[in-house]
Parts: sequence; C-alpha cells; structure tokens
Amino acid sequence: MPRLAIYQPDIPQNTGTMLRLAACLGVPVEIIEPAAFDVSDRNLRRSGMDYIQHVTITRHISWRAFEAWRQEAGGRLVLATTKGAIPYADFTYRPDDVVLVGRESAGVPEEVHAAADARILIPMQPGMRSLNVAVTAAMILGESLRQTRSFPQPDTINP
Ligand SMILES: C[S@@+](CC[C@H](N)C(=O)[O-])C[C@H]1O[C@@H](n2cnc3c(N)ncnc32)[C@H](O)[C@@H]1O
Repeated sequence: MPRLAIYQPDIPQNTGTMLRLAACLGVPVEIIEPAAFDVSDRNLRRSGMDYIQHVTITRHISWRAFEAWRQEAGGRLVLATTKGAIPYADFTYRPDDVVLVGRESAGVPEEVHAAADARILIPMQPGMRSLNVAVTAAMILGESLRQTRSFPQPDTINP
C-alpha cells in the first residue's frame, strides 16, 4: 500500500482533507514537522477531524527524522512537484512507495528535492502555477492505488 507524506503543512483544512482521503482509501500518512499548526492527535480530534481515528498517522519531528525512518522502512520517495520531469500517470508506482507533497506556501527545499528517488508532475495548462496540495494528493494516490491494485475491495465493503 503506497503511503502519503506531508511536508511541513501550513493549512489545517488541506491537511484535514488529506487525512480524510487517507482514511477513506486506507493509506497510512507521514507528517513531517514542523507544521504551522498543532498536528497532535488531540488537536486534530478537537478540530472535528473525526476521520483521524481511521487513519494511521506517524509524526516525524524533522526532515532528518523522517529520512532516518525511511531508511528503516524502505520504499522510494516519490516527490510531487511542479518542477517534476515525469507526468504522474506515466510513472510506474510500487506498493511501498512514499508519495511526498510539499508545503502550500513554498513546496519543498532543494535538499528534499535532491533526496527524492523520483519527481513527478501533474501536467497543467501554460501559465498555471500549481494545484491545491490536497487535490494533488488525491490525483496521485488515485493513480498509484489503481496501478498497484490497492484500492479497498468493493466486495468487502458491500458484500
Ligand atoms: C500549492 S503547491 C506549492 C506551491 C509552491 N509555491 C511551489 O513553488 O512549490 C503545494 C504542493 O502541491 C503539489 N503540487 C501542486 N501542483 C502540482 C503539480 N501540478 N504537479 C505536482 N505537484 C503539485 C506539490 O507537492 C507542491 O509542493
């Protein structure tokens, strides 16, 4: 099952949308801190994110801590970036990939860009800056789950 990693999130509503997406699809989430708001389980619950009890969230206190975890866990780091070279639907996903999305305000720094095993792009019309980060996550997770046949099974949901 591919994972979603969120780099230093700025906007609680976007994180909430991505956590709900992950809960519905059964995708584990890695949150790379610092975030611009309190990403503790308690605070997310208090802000009405009742879906979070259905998603496995791991918080990493820094980029370095996340990278240490990834060395242990394995899996490629697949960065979603407007500076990507590979259109996301042309990329071949693996079940243990970690799909990383950047900050709403500034994407990711060069160090993170350089650490990625692949940099993928959702092609846009000329002159368009970027998509919303939660929309990006939805499109890429959709394609990666489709390719790896990791969507929840309809037979199990509606037997
Ligand atoms: C609002 S964008 C960040 C914009 C930021 N000013 C920048 O220059 O990167 C937030 C995140 O959404 C993802 N994203 C947005 N549009 C994308 C696209 N067309 N292709 C791939 N990723 C995209 C990237 O992960 C990006 O870091």
